[in-house]
Amino acid sequence: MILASQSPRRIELMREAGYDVVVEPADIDETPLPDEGPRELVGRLAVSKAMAVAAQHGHEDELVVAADTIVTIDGEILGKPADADDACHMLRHLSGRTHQVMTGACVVRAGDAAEAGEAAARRFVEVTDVAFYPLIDEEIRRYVDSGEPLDKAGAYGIQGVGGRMLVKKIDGDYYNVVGLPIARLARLIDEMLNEAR
Ligand SMILES: Cc1cn([C@H]2C[C@H](O)[C@@H](COP(=O)(O)OP(=O)(O)OP(=O)(O)O)O2)c(=O)[nH]c1=O
Repeated sequence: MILASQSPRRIELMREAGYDVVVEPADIDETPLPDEGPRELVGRLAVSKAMAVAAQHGHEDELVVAADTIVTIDGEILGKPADADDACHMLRHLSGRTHQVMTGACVVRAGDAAEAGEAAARRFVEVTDVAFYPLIDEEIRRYVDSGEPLDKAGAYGIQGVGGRMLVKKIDGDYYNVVGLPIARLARLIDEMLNEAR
């Protein structure tokens, strides 16, 4: 099985679930389309990542798995912060409020992708609500200076030593916030492995 992701968290979650994955990151343009909503965006990007990597594998009988995670609040999409100032801005926005973390996940068999294109791709979008405590500026600065937020959607990592201190409540799958809704994804993968038998 191929994991189209360079995220160490996704790789670890897949391996811990017992999947023997080969890592082949996809390099795609992640810019939202005009008027594209958050749910549509994560779904489309997960499919694009999976299709880009599947295309390298022609008619092979190999599953390709990909995902994309964003944070959304008031219809606004927060991806990875551009720099430290952007990270501070995002965290101020999330302070004292509830936002949604959305992960799009996609699984496609390379051979089917070669035959049928995107129609062969199976996908879903998982949503988790996350409520933050009110954050003071000094706390935000300290957290951003730690470097933890910089490679993460919404400028925080719930799994990090600093990130866990921001969260008041979550409603939904914790692993979805980390970047891979592994329980739901494993069900889809196992279904596709069984279909092939
Ligand atoms: C909100 C949140 C995000 N994140 C991470 C998950 C994702 O790795 C990242 C969002 O970026 P993505 O573009 O989804 O993924 P990626 O670029 O890290 O990896 P790839 O495209 O190769 O699969 O933010 C956390 O680790 N913890 C969190 O609490």
